[in-house]
Amino acid sequence: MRFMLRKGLVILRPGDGDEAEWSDWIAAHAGQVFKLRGADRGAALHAMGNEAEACREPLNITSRSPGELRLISNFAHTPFVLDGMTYAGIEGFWQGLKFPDEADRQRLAGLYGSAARDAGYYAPRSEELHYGGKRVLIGTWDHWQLMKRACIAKFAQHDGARAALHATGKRPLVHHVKPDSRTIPGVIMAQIWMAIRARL
Ligand SMILES: Nc1nc(O)c(N)c(N[C@@H]2O[C@H](COP(=O)(O)O)[C@@H](O)[C@H]2O)n1
Repeated sequence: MRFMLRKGLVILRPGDGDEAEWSDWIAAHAGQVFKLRGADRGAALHAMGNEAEACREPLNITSRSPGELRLISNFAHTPFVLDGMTYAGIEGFWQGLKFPDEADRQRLAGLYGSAARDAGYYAPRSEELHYGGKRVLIGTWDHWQLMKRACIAKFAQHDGARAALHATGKRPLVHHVKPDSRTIPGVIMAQIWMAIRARL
């Protein structure tokens, strides 16, 4: 094995007869980030894992997230039961809260994704809602706790969604959608997912 040092660069090359070891090592460490440890008498480059994980690159969770990540999003079809009601997904629960009548909440419970969000547009305008016999002001911490309870139920009951959340490791999650919600801003939504992930 040969190496050269340049400013901001360590160049490695296989030596004669090292080709097999070289290609194995390169394949095993493709895309990884290394940390330099050591000083005058020698140094080592330690693998810190793949770049996205090691650099804690944020993951944006929305209905357009790629692959299994989409299962984390509120728009996903991830059936769960909360307080005796079966929901097709989080969005049906969240938008259903905007309706005072039980029949409407039941109807929205059967919807998920953009169909659920669109159904919410027809809810009467109000500064408050009632759930479980309690009055909740819209857009407050109490309102967000309802979202958190629903998400806890979802991730406890839906194996795919839980696996997808767990697979995000320690990467920061964000929820950047335009326009941001006034009732549950993306930063609050992302905190809910990360708090649930921390307990998996
Ligand atoms: N998962 C997901 N993907 C998108 O692309 C979205 N725009 C949203 N938005 C969701 O909408 C809900 C908030 O709605 P209101 O502002 O209360 O009408 C909340 O579930 C967001 O995550 N979600």
